[in-house]
Order: sequence, then C-alpha cells, then structure tokens
Amino acid sequence: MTSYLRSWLTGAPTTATPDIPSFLRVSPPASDDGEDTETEQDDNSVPAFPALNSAQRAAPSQPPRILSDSALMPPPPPPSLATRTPGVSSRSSAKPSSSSLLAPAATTQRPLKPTKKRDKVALAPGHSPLDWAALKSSGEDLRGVDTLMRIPPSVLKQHRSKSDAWSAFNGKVYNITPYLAFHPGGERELMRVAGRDGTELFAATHAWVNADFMLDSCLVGFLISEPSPSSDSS
Ligand code: HEM
Repeated sequence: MTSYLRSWLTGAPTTATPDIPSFLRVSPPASDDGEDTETEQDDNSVPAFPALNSAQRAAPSQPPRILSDSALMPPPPPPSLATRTPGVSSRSSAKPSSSSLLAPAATTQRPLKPTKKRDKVALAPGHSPLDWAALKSSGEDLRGVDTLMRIPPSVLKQHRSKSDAWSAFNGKVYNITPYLAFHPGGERELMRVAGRDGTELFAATHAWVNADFMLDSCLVGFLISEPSPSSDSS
C-alpha cells in the first residue's frame, strides 16, 4: 500500500498490483485505450493528479537550491548600546553613527511652546454655521447694494461700523455685517478687518476656510486700486 501511494505521488507509472483494491486504482485504468467513450457504470476511480501525461510530470525534477552562508543576506549591524547614554537620544548623542535600530528620540526633546491660543466663542442660539448656510441661501438680501461695484480702498474705508461693515478678501468686497453674529471666531475678531483688505489676516488665521463660498451672497463688488487724481477729472 505504501509503495503504491509513493508511486502515485512521484508519478511513477501505476501498475496495478494484485494487493491494491480496485477502488484505489487511479484513472485512466490500464485497459483504457482511449477509444471507448462510454462511461463505465459505478466508476469511482480517482483521476491521477497531476495527470499522467501532464507537463508537470514531464519536467525534470530539480533538487532544491540550498543557499550557502555567503549567499544569505548579511545580518544587521549590532546596535551600539554600549555607547548609548540613558535619557539621551542616539541622534543628539556624540556618536551620530550609532545604529538606527535604537528607539526614536521623541520623548527626550522638550515640547515646543504652544502656538497662540485661538479663543472659542460661544455663538448665540440660532447662529450656528448651519443657520448661516440656511440664511445665505434663503434669498434674503444680504448685500445691501443693488449692483456689484468697483470699490477703491477709500470707499471701502467708509464701511467700518458694525451696522455697515465691508471687507475685502482676495479682491472681492463683502458686506460682513450679516455674518458678524455667525462668525465662529467672534464679532470682535471679524471687525478687525472692517473697512479694509482682510486677505492677509484671514489667511494667517484660517486659510482652510472658504470665504468665497461662505460669503457669496454678501458680495458687494471688487476691490480696485485707488484711481489717480488725474483720472478723476476726466
Ligand atoms: C469674513 C471672513 C471670515 C470668515 C468667512 C470666517 C469664517 C470662520 C470659520 C468658518 C471659522 C471656524 C473654522 C474652524 O473651526 O476651523 C472661523 C474661526 C475663526 N476665525 Fe474666522 N472668518 C473670517 C474672518 C476672520 C478674520 C478676519 C479673523 C481675524 C482676525 C478671524 C478669526 C477667527 C478666529 C480667531 C477663529 C477661531 C475660532 C475657533 O477656534 O473656533 N476670522 N472663522
């Protein structure tokens, strides 16, 4: 039985020995001449795998390649623990060539000073960002002007009170009065740019905020450079 299984595994020709029961014989049976296409009744013989005439069996079997020591990948350099001072990172230690396998030095550095605190402002009920989104798409007039204008800095400067505050961001002038109570940074901060170009301060505070989208319904015009006195007379 063992010799039969070995020959089955290695692919040696199967010669049905008398002691092998017929249900263990692999197909095609010895008598199979390929012409008889009729299936035999109750033929439960297991097909040979790989097939007896497969390329896999035909390929000459190669002995497994054994790597010699010199063909193997060299081991990593040993960490130079002996030169390491406890509490001092390998990066800041006198020996910069120490191994990179050491633990990162994150905990040995003093934390940086926290950046300037941004104060949270409690918005009045009904003044959440969602409320602003609803108001600006409600169709209510938030501009306070009939047509879009070309606005020089001198005109912009005249609109710097809470009830009439304009500010320019990226060349566009907006009426920021309706937004004051909705600004998450508070009215006071927003009023710092009333009557002037707030592009720089805006970008320094929160460049990720899309002012053009948030204030589109408050657009009053476009910032232009101050007209020279000579062009005034014409
Ligand atoms: C009209 C233009 C502006 C719009 C549409 C606007 C919008 C916003 C929005 C959406 C936030 C919340 C951002 C966030 O939590 O990530 C915010 C926060 C803030 N804004 Fe503005 N902002 C404007 C102008 C300004 C200006 C000119 C300043 C002033 C200096 C300013 C100061 C702040 C501050 C300090 C916060 C922080 C609030 C917090 O930490 O939650 N904003 N602003």
